[in-house]
This record gives sequence, structure tokens and C-alpha cells, in this order.
Amino acid sequence: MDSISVSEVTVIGRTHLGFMHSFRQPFSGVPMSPKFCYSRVEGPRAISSSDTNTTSQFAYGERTAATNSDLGYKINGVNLKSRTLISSVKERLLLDANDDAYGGVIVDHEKLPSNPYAFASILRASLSDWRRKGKKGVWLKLPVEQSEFVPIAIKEGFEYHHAEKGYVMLTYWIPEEEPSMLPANASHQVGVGGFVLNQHKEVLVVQEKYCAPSITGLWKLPTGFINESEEIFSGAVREVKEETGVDTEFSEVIAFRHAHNVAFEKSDLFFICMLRPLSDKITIDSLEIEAAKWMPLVEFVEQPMIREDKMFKRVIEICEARLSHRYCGLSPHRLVSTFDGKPSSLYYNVVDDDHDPSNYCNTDFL
Ligand SMILES: NC(=O)C1=CN([C@@H]2O[C@H](COP(=O)(O)OP(=O)(O)OC[C@H]3O[C@@H](n4cnc5c(N)ncnc54)[C@H](O)[C@@H]3O)[C@@H](O)[C@H]2O)C=CC1
Repeated sequence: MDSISVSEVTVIGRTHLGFMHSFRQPFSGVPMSPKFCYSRVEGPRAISSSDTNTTSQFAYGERTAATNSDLGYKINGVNLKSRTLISSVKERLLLDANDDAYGGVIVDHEKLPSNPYAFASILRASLSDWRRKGKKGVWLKLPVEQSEFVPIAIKEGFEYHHAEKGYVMLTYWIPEEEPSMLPANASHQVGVGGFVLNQHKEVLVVQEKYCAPSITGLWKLPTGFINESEEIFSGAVREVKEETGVDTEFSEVIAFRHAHNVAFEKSDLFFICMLRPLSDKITIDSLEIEAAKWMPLVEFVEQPMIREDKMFKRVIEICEARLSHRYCGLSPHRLVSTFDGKPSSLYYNVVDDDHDPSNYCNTDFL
């Protein structure tokens, strides 16, 4: 047997003093209470004092021989006998992990042990192993199904990095003499707003159902957040469609706003986009929107809250400058960079290239 991964080792309830002496040494210091054992088939079960003559509460493998000198051990139904083999099993009881490009490791969350005691032991052994090998950062993703591992890892020195619905990501920086170089969690949320003008010089506006008291009753541009892996240009079109039912075609990012401490200390990037209407019938999303309508641009601008707000006012001025070709926004161009091999969108304007069909700066909106 060349290699034994954590997931291949049968976890059982019956322990034996001799067996545990030889097997649990590398796991010393692991909390052993409450009494508990685990079987992959049966799940966790309590061990009564009659089950064991030792203070240890868990073991890997199934003891098959009665004497300490002839340690029998069963893994995946195979009987193993020598101490040498057991010590090689011990050496291999480490978390499955892949090296990253920065001298660290990323633990394979699909091959985590199935019970907390095993996890505690193997995590500690793995940290020692990575420390010995000079590894730096450790990334440990714990799925929600194994959330009971979180306090164990925290106790071991891991820190929260970020969380999503299905998991929490923890990190550990091993070198004590170096400051942690691990990048922080994402720092921004990304929002979009759609400036949609029809041929009657009416702008598509909404009143939000839930908003700050200061903007209650304001007719504003449809806004929202882009989804994970969603493009700014498609997110803007989707948000306008969801809130108002109007179909649009993306034209340009006209400006963007950067603000801090917007959502639970996170910053906010807000992209104001110009879109062309492809339909005019309004159907509101009544969960989010109180009302929507096509409003004459002059009337929209005259709203006191727009006139008196430096940002809203400037956004409208920029949009008006665009309509009269005094300004040009940024349009997306799909590119694949050899840097990371990923398709991406580069937003720029092409005012110097009259032959580029994506040069909307020369085209009229109305
Ligand atoms: N709404 C506005 O007047 C302005 C919005 N923006 C920008 O627009 C982008 C999107 O912002 P908004 O449209 O204001 O988003 P928002 O805060 O209104 O959230 C969008 C929707 O998410 C849901 N939601 C958000 N937080 C919630 C919570 N705590 N509980 C339950 N549901 C919740 C609601 O359905 C809400 O309508 C951001 O980047 C923001 O900076 C910029 C200036 C003004």
C-alpha cells in the first residue's frame, strides 16, 4: 500500500491501550472530551466507559489483534500487521493539499476527515508538516456541512478570511518572522445604474419601495448590484429589465463613483451606464419598486433632490454632455489576455478610430 489518504482510513469506536499508545502520539494535545467515536457507516456514537480502557476517544483503523506486539490493523478491509506500517500510516495522516504559487498550500476541502476529532489531530499534524517544509500561507475552506470544524481550526490559530452561503474560508500564515502576505477579502461591492433615454427625450425612472427617508419620493435611475461573474454591461441591462420591464441595449459606462464604508465597511463601485431602449412598455418589479415611468429629462433634472445633490447633478450633466457629443464614455471590448488566459472586458473609448463600429461616440442616442 503506497499511500493512504485520510478518507481511506476506517474510523471506528473500539480502542485499545496498546494500540492507542503507538498510534496517538503525534496527536497529543488534542482535546479528548467528550467521549466520542465515529463510524463512516454508523455516524458518531458515544463510547461508554466499558467500551474502552483508555482515556482516548477515537482511533483510525480497526484493531484486529489482541496483543500489543502483534498489532493488527484493518484499512479498507485489508489487514495490516507491523508497527512500521502503522508508523507510515501516521506519517501520511495529513490533510490533502495542493501547493499554491506563493509558497503556500490550499487544502482540498473535498477530502477532509469526516469527524471533528480526526480533523483536530490531522490539522495539527499537517501544520507541523507544512511548517517543517517552509510553507507560508494555508487556505482552508470549510463547507457548511462541516461547520463544526470551524472552532477547531480557530483554536489552532486560523483566522476568518471570508464566508459565502456554502462555506467559510480560513487562513493561517505560518512564518512567524514574516508579516502575513495573504491578500485580504474582496473589499468592494459593485453597483450599476441605467440611464435610458427614449426618442421623446424622456428618461426611464423609478421610485424605490425601500429607501432612505431622505430620498423618499425621488424619481431616480434604476440601480442595483451586479451578480457574481456578471459583466457590468449585462448587469445594467438585467437590472433595468428587472425593475422596469424595459429591454435595453448597453452603450457606454458614462462615469463611475467610488465610495467607502457603504456596506458593512465595504466600499462601493457604482457604474453609471447609458443604455438604448429596445422597448417602452413598463412592468415594475413590485417587490423592489414602488413605481416607474418615462419622465421628461427636463423634469427629471428639475427635481430638487437632483438639483441640490452634487453627484446626481453632475451625473446628469455628464449624460447631457454625451448626448451632445461633448463627452464620450467607455464601451466594453472583449479580450483574452495571455496574462491569465481569461476572457475579460476592457472598457475604453475609441474616439480616434472612426472605422471601429463600436465607436458610439459618433452616434446619436436620440
Ligand atoms: N439607490 C440610490 O438612490 C443610489 C444607488 N447608488 C448605487 O447603486 C448601486 C445599487 O444600490 P441600490 O440600488 O441602492 O441597492 P439597494 O440597497 O436598494 O439594494 C438593492 C435591493 O437589494 C435588496 N436589499 C438590499 N439590502 C437589503 C437588506 N438589508 N435586506 C433586504 N433586502 C435588501 C432590496 O431588494 C433592494 O431593493 C450601489 O452601487 C449604490 O452605490 C448610487 C447612488 C444612489
